Amino acid sequence: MAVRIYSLAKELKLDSKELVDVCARLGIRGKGSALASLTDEEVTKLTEHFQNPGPQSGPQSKQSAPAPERPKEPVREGKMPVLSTPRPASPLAGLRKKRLETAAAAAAAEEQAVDPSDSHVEPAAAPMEMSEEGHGPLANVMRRDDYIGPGNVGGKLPTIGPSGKEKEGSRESKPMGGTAQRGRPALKLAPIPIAETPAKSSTKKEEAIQKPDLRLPAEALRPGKTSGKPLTAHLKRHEDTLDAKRKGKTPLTPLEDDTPATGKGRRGKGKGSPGKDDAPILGGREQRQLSRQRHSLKEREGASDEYRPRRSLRRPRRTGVSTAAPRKDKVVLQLPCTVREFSEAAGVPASQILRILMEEGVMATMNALIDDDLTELIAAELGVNVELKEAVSVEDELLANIRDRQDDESELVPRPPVITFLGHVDHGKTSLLDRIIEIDVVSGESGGITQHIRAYTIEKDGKKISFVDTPGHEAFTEMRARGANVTDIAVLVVAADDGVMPQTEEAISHARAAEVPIVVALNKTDLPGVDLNRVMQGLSTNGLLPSEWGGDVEVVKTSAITGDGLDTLLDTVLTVAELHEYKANPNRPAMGTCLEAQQEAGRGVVAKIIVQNGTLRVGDVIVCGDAYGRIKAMYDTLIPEQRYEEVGPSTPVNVTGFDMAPGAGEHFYVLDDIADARTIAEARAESNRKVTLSGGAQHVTLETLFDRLEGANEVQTLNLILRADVRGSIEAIQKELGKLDHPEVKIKLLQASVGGVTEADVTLADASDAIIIGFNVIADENARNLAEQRGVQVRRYEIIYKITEDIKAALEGLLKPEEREVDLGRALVQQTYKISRVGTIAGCRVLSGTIARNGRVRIIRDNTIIGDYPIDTLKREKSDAKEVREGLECGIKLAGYNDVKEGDLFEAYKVEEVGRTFEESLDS
Ligand SMILES: Nc1nc2c(ncn2[C@@H]2O[C@H](COP(=O)(O)OP(=O)(O)OP(=O)(O)O)[C@@H](O)[C@H]2O)c(=O)[nH]1
Repeated sequence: MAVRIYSLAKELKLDSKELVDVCARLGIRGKGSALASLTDEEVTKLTEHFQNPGPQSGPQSKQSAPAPERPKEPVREGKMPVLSTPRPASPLAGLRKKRLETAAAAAAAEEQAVDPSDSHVEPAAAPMEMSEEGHGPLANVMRRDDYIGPGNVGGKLPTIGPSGKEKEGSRESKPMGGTAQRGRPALKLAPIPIAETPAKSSTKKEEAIQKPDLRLPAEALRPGKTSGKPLTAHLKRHEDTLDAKRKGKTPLTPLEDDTPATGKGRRGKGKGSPGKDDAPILGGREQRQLSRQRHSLKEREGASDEYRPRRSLRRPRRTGVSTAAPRKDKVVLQLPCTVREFSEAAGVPASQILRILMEEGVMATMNALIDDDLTELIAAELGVNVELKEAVSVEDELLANIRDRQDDESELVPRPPVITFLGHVDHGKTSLLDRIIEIDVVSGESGGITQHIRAYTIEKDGKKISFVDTPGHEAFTEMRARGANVTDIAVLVVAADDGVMPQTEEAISHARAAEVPIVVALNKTDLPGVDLNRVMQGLSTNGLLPSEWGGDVEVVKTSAITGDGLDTLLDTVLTVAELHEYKANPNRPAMGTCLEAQQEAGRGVVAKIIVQNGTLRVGDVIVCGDAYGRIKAMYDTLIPEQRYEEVGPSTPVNVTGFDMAPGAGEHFYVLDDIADARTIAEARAESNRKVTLSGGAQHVTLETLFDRLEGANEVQTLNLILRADVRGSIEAIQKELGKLDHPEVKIKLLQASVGGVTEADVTLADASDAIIIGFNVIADENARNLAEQRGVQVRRYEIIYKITEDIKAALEGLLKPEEREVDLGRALVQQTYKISRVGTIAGCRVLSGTIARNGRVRIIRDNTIIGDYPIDTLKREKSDAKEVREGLECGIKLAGYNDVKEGDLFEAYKVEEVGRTFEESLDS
């Protein structure tokens, strides 16, 4: 009956694979796997073979040694992960040569192999070579089966290997121990190829074959918090062993150890088990066992002092190998950061950071946020260089490339200049622009005052010019306050009959601050009796010296009514533009500024924007402030029905498609992805919401003036916007305010005009952190709402001196308080007492006035002031006293001074801060 190989192997207590090999050697073909069936004859043959191996093994081994049949290393079984030395399947040239060299020894080895009592040639050298050189041909030459013999006594080996660890069925452990223990005849089938190796017991031979399979103990491979340590420790031990070996101190490895194998008990097996490199790779328990055994063996055998078993027993020091991230000298951190982030970035234990914080009185946790000061403190304590980076917002991440993109010079082309008309109210800005673009807007304006920003592009001699008309200069100011400077050239409109007015001066300062060239349009020259020289004079005193007076400012005389000088004005503007060579790159996604936006019935949000660089197209994804969307349509700013598909640089255009109205002065950018635009808009909206929740931006008020500006060292400035019923009131108030001029506090009247407080005033006050004063006027509803919304203070007055009185009081609060010394009294030191760990106590009598606990004293000795110290303790009859009056005795301990002597005079005083009045300040 057919018998499967694995069942016969089981019966014979053999490994199936081994039986397969034996079949091959016995010439039983076609039995390549454990599932192969055996005929009765084959079973008999095999059984006989195992019962009487002698006659068959010789010839077989002779053949098998030089020409191994098994081409590759069999796969081992076992649960434990194995680090094994590579065993190439094909023989390599170098070892083939070696094999030939050792062939001569084969016959002798064969003789030895036949004799089961004799220790055959130690085969471990071959695997060792494989291990070290990475070659594996000898694995083909020497099969383990070939060396099975009675000397290969089984049993547990204190090494990592199949004997102790492998599960049932491991073909390497079973035949070694199992067969020998059960008294089966040993097989000596192959000659030993390496004859020069000293003869060892068969146990050694067997173990040496196993050597290339380097199995690590579980703890060496166990993941988790100890991950890495055991392996490192093993490697370290390995190096220790090699070092010691080089020094000739620990010749402990079995192959080098010349101690004869006893072949008895665990020690014998232990000695023969590992190869020379195995020892350092043992697992913790196994190694300890082995080392103990070696130690006792050495003691028994009278080992010399060279033997230091404790060396190999030495446990890896926990501090020897750090698994923490290497400590860095320079750390880049993004604020705010947590203790954990700092720890990870710097490679410093978090506990160390927490300890430092604790020493500073800060009880923190791993996830606690630390501010920049604490970060720097920790870094200083740890000696780490820290570079702090501001947190990168979503916006920064997404817009960085767009915003920071620098256009190549070759990509730039000339663009039209953007001209803004600035000037005092009613000086003719709108009329001039109307005349230039030949439409009549001014007559349609409510009250004749420009209510909205208007922006147009015109063509003059084939050259485009873009104009932005603002209601006064507030929008200009606000846009500039938001960093949105859309203007290339400012045209300052000055009425010839009025001359330079407060708003004119403001406009000049705004244009200067924006660093844009100024062209003056001296308007209303058609009016009779105007004194142009007076206006020129006014301009000169404000730093604008006309070119006809030898200065560098072009002053063009114009009349919006007659149209005189308008061509000259445009020519001048174009010349200035040419000089400045304004350029842009039309071949990039558009970016620019929103001038204004509003909700329109039927069209949704309509935003007036000006493209400053790139080209804007219908369908572009756009984000502007906390609004975003996709451009649905673009319309001309002058002809609403005129639509555009795309607009280039310096072009103002009305667009639809925003989800909500963006704020005036907000920058817009074109993005690739609508999701990115939404992310940015939402992040901004959230940020705005937080600002609103936190009370919003707080502007200055007369009440908070002192608090806001206290501590600042520079000259303080109070910005005011004045609205009055009549011009006469304005002049009277200006005169009164002029009297409050002071070197430490300046009053700056940003705007003084007739009429009620408007939204424009509030906007200007918001942008310039000013207080609005309304004299005999009130703020309209919109202005009031806006002022409330933006936290701008609007104060109403009906009496001029009340204005100056309030402002004076606010300014006095602004003035730095004066420090004055107030003499308290004098005391004579009559006696001194030295108290250890306390210091010197001066027993005094108060000669005049009082001595106060919170005061200071000057120490006078021989009419000379020798020191000035605060009083630490003041006692009267052993109890603490706040003050001690004249004639009484007291004990005084000075803070920081103990060298008090009898006869010293204490002059007590205290420092008081005295708020100065305006007049006193002026007097001083
Ligand atoms: N005679 C004369 N009147 C002018 C001239 N320019 C403007 N005006 C008149 O001055 C008044 C104010 O003109 P606007 O163009 O509204 O002045 P503005 O500077 O734009 O005023 P706001 O829009 O309030 O800033 C209007 O009645 C114009 O008709 C001019 O050159 N000559």
